[in-house]
Amino acid sequence: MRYAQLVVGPAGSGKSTYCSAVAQHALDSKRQIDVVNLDPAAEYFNYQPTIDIRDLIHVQDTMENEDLQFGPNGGLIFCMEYLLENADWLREQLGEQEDDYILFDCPGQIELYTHLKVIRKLVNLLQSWNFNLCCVYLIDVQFMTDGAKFISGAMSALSVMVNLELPHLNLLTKMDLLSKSTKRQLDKFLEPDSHALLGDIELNHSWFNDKYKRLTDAIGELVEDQSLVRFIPLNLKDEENMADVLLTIDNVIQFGEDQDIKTKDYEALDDE
Ligand SMILES: Nc1nc2c(ncn2[C@@H]2O[C@H](COP(=O)(O)OP(=O)(O)OP(=O)(O)O)[C@@H](O)[C@H]2O)c(=O)[nH]1
Ligand SMILES: [Mg+2]
Repeated sequence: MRYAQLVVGPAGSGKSTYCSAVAQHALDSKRQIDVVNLDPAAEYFNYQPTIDIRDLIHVQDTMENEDLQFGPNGGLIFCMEYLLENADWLREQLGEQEDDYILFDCPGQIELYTHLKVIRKLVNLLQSWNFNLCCVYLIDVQFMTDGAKFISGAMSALSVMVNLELPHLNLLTKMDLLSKSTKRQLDKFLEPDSHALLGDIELNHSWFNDKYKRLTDAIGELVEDQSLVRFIPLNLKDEENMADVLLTIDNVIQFGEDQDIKTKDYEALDDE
């Protein structure tokens, strides 16, 4: 088995920073976690990728090519499809090392995760190459600090969950930027409680707003009752928090469980 996190989320939500921090954190605790850059438009990131999609194709290639002439968004989708068509390249680069643990730093175009199938197809491939995968959806906490924003963020997370069909974790990034009072406000939302969420949304009475409020009420209740989406705060400056988040993800992708089973097998043999 091999293990991987598919690190996805909106543009600028902190994916590359997260990958670099997790790889460093792992190194500090004598573990090896590698980062693969899957963003063909990446200009800067603060880690040394073991594999870089830009060695295969760069978004600039698709924009400058006379026949293609894509803009940045279409170009990016073209690159991801090109990667799938050249899956052998990726397979070769990944090798076949057992117990590898990889972070896939994905592009920040949200349609890739909510609507399009190209990442879903990539997931299928990785799974067929023995990767135990988990989707780590990053969202900037500043877009989650009032009721309406929180519901909208929860809905975007839900679309990604439904589209990718992977074990899924939502992380709230940039926690270090929140003021104490905003943090308190956020705490109310983190224990899903539609009343806390909805009490926050104030609307003038009108035909549309009454209908809109009923819809929002229903969505809020659904999120609460079904515990559909949960968000875990991530603070890269807090080592303990980092360790907790990593442990949670390890459990989801069953990293380390194999070792337990092996030891248990030996114990069982000893007893005989
Ligand atoms: N204060 C703070 N800033 C952060 C944190 N994570 C990311 N940033 C900043 O947010 C900006 C975007 O971070 P990136 O890691 O490049 O985000 P990304 O999701 O990879 O962006 P794209 O690849 O363009 O979609 C950078 O300026 C980071 O320094 C964080 O935890 N705290
Ligand atoms: Mg990035």
